Amino acid sequence: MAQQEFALDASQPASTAPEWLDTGACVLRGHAAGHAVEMIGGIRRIARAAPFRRMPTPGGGMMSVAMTCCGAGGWCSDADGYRYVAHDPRTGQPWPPLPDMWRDLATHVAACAGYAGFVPDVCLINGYRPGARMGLHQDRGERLDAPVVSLSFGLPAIFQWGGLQRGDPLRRIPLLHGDVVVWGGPSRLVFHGIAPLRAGQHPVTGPCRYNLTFRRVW
Ligand SMILES: O=C(O)CCC(=O)C(=O)O
Ligand SMILES: [Fe+2]
Repeated sequence: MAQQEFALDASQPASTAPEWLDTGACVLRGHAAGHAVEMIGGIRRIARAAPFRRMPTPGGGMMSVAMTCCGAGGWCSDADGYRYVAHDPRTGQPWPPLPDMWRDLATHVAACAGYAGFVPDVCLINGYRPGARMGLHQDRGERLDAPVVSLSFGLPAIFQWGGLQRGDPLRRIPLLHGDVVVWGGPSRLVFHGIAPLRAGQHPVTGPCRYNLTFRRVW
């Protein structure tokens, strides 16, 4: 059973207790580190079929983060707004499938955060180069009764964690290679973002950071 395999995987660092950000939201330090090399290989395979791209924003700007997706749908942004679409608009093809191991890991870490039974159908993959950032936003396009599970790999980033109002004070949470953040329940619509990435070199990802967010859209 997949869940048991993760619990028994000796390459996983000793699992740390959740660091609670708010009710329903926590950081699980290093919980994805044991799977990093395999997952980064998976990201490269997915990017061959559905290349990373920077998307226009409805406001007329351009996102600094490059994105691709896998699973039942992908997130797209353009002059008309944001939405999930079943086909990659760049290739006309369905998005690459969500690897079973990724789905099982997301289910496992969600359970560690108190969300038993989470089964994602979509994974958004963000690629950050130095200077790339993600402005303060809420994740709204998916089912709100399921959490968001976020895995970080490569260069460290500062995760900005706010409140349910855009103007609420921000906490700055460092996210390192292998860290996981889960938010749902009363924290599902908390505003969050990523501060501009500082330049560096990471032994596994080189000059970049990857972030994977697992969501339930349908
Ligand atoms: O890169 C991150 O850690 C956060 C990404 C995010 O908030 C998103 O993709 O909606
Ligand atoms: Fe987000």
